[in-house]
Amino acid sequence: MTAIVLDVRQVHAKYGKREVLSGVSLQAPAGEWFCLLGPNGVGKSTLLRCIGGALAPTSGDLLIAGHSIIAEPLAAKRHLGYACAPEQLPGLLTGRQCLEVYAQAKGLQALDDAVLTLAVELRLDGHLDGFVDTYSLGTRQKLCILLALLGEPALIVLDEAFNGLDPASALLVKHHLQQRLSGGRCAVLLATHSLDIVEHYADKAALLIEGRIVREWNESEIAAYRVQGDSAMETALAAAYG
Ligand SMILES: Nc1ncnc2c1ncn2[C@@H]1O[C@H](COP(=O)(O)OP(=O)(O)OP(=O)(O)O)[C@@H](O)[C@H]1O
Repeated sequence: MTAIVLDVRQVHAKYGKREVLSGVSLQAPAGEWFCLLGPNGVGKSTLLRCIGGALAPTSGDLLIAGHSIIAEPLAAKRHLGYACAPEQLPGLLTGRQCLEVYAQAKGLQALDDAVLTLAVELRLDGHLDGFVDTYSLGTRQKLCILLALLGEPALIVLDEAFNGLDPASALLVKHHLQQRLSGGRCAVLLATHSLDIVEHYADKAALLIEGRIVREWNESEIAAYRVQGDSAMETALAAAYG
């Protein structure tokens, strides 16, 4: 049986008195690319923040590789690769220093060869000794993705991580993720509005509306949208958004 890498159980979360997540449950096994969809402001990033331990849910639990991010945060985070938002990178560090700090925090002896190879493929290597606050948006985004890939995490969490990437770089990252997924080395959770990525890469997609998952699509349902063409998934989602 394939191991469940992400198990979100009945999560409720609030900002102040306002409940944003009202009982979200989802699971992702190793090898699965899971896309989280939903209208603006519905709580996708909030759910990702709960998964990353940045926001404590008011109830429910979130397990990463079997470890609760609430009860065992260090054990859970050892299995998590979380791509922070580009604006959250420390501007006064170089890209290489960011990678080294992350690697140390993850207890790695050295930067992963696979991550350094991807940095070269993405043409980030020439920027690694420059300060992050001199980077373009796409260059920051690349660094965020590389940070999430360090240390062979069982769960890779990406929040709109393809925004700002040029098409060639986006393709390299997608292929890199597919390689990891095909070996069953991880699961990928991507919050996105990009239906093109969903149609071509997702094994599963879920729609978050009013704090709950209201619809899930499996691989064959997603493939059917792809075959139908004519923006079939876009039309279905627009109808679901209401
Ligand atoms: N730190 C915060 N304090 C108070 N409210 C917040 C905070 N962060 C987000 N919110 C609110 O919570 C709701 C969900 O926000 P969230 O960023 O999770 O949505 P989202 O689905 O990721 O949106 P988008 O698709 O636009 O990125 C929104 O109404 C937002 O204004």
